[in-house]
Amino acid sequence: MTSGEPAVRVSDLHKQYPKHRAVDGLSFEIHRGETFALLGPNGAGKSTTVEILEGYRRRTSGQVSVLGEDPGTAGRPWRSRIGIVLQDLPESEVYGVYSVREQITQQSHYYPNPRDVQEVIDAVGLRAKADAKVRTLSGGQRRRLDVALGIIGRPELLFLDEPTTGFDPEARREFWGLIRGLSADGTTILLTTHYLDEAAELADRVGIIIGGRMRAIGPVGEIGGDAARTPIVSWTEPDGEAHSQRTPAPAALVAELTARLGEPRDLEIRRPHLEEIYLDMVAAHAAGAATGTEDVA
Ligand SMILES: Nc1ncnc2c1ncn2[C@@H]1O[C@H](COP(=O)(O)OP(=O)(O)OP(=O)(O)O)[C@@H](O)[C@H]1O
Repeated sequence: MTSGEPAVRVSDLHKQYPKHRAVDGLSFEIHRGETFALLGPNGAGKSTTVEILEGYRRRTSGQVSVLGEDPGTAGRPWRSRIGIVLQDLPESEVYGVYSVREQITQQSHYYPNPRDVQEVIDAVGLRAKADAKVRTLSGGQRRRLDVALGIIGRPELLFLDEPTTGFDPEARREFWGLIRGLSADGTTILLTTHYLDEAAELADRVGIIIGGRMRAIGPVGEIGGDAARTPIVSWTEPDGEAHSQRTPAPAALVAELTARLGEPRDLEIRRPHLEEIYLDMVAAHAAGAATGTEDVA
């Protein structure tokens, strides 16, 4: 693959299950070194898309290139260049009897240029558990081990499927630090998550899939366009009632409030968060689908 080529290129991708069109003409690219978050409600087609990119699911039609190859036909050398952290890996007794270090060491042997085992154990914060049997780990620690197994092969492209589900807030923050470190090392990352704050923290760009189609794509600060990002002014009236109003001219509204109330209580001006923009988009789509103005499968 040439250096200018994107890590992932998807063009007019379709996936038709017997009774359901899960992916309906999806096109997008992920640049090399970029962290890209794929967002969308349950059943939107995210996992189907990601599994096609990973080579685990066949597409119905469309073009897909991952690290310069078609995942539908790429072989073992290609597979060693990607890392995958799936959600809910099946628990296995055999897997559980090994220690964390043994498990990661074993996995490292599958790759031509693996990372150092101890470095990876430290990076995922499992130093204190390195010699513990895998079956004795907590849910969050298991997830860290999953990430360790996903990155031991020094992947150029890492797939992270809902990586922090079940993490406590501190573990999530630590995990974000780990992901930023991988990104700083040049790893391209495709993240799927239902945590909008996670996407806003980590992603260079996000793509929002609804009904198997890409409804919005772009940097977190630009997603949804100017209209979706109209500022919100909130304040509390003297009778204690909280108000909030969206306006493209927040300074004028604040001037009016100040003239009327003096210093307005609880005054806040902010842009909608990614989560609010996202929820508006999902609601608009659902309303369109309900009135028949959207042609979703
Ligand atoms: N093997 C399958 N056979 C038939 N339909 C499927 C299959 N896998 C997924 N689907 C359907 O395709 C649609 C998209 O599913 P997919 O798992 O890709 O969604 P998702 O965006 O990953 O959702 P979630 O956020 O819940 O993980 C859903 O309606 C789902 O029921």
